[in-house]
Amino acid sequence: MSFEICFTRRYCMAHRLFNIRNSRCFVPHGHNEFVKVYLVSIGNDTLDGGVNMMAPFAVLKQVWHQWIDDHVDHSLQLSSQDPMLDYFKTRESENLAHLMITPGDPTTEVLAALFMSKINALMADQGLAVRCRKVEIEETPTNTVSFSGDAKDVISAAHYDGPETPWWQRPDMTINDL
Ligand SMILES: Nc1nc2c(c(=O)[nH]1)N=C([C@H](O)[C@H](O)COP(=O)(O)OP(=O)(O)OP(=O)(O)O)CN2
Repeated sequence: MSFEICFTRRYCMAHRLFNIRNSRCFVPHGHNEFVKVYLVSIGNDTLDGGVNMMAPFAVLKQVWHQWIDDHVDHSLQLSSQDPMLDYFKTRESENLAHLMITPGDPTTEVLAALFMSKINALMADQGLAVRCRKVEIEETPTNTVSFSGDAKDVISAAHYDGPETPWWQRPDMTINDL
């Protein structure tokens, strides 16, 4: 017996899959994606007969939606190995904050794991007695990826040149470590 709360948010993004040459996904392109997060209580699930809530929806989703709306929305997602990064560093440094830098290609799989790590860092930092059980990303109307579990088990940061605590583990608004 337990409750689960699901929030959905839409954002616009662009990416390219740099390690898949000879593919149309190598060409920078964009999607309007939907992310769903499934939250469960890590405390007592019993309703108190008064307010009867895990916490108000507005409280549970406020910081998460702030990150999605103000930082993920209209971001350009690039692998940390992508040479396009050099262009932005040398020619458009004012836009670096809009680049989401991923360890390896910015596939929907890695995005789901990174989002799982970020939302759980944000929830813990706010002292909310919930954790995210599943992240689901609809990349296109015909492709959806979901992730459950510990993001650390699936993310390989072998070629990611960043700090010990990368952006996806920090309870802040960042989307890169540039
Ligand atoms: N395992 C993954 N494969 C692919 C990913 C991904 O994130 N994980 N991403 C892409 C591309 O981003 C691509 O834009 C979407 O691919 P595709 O399914 O080919 O796109 P369509 O919308 O045209 O698909 P239809 O179902 O044929 O309309 C590729 N692969």
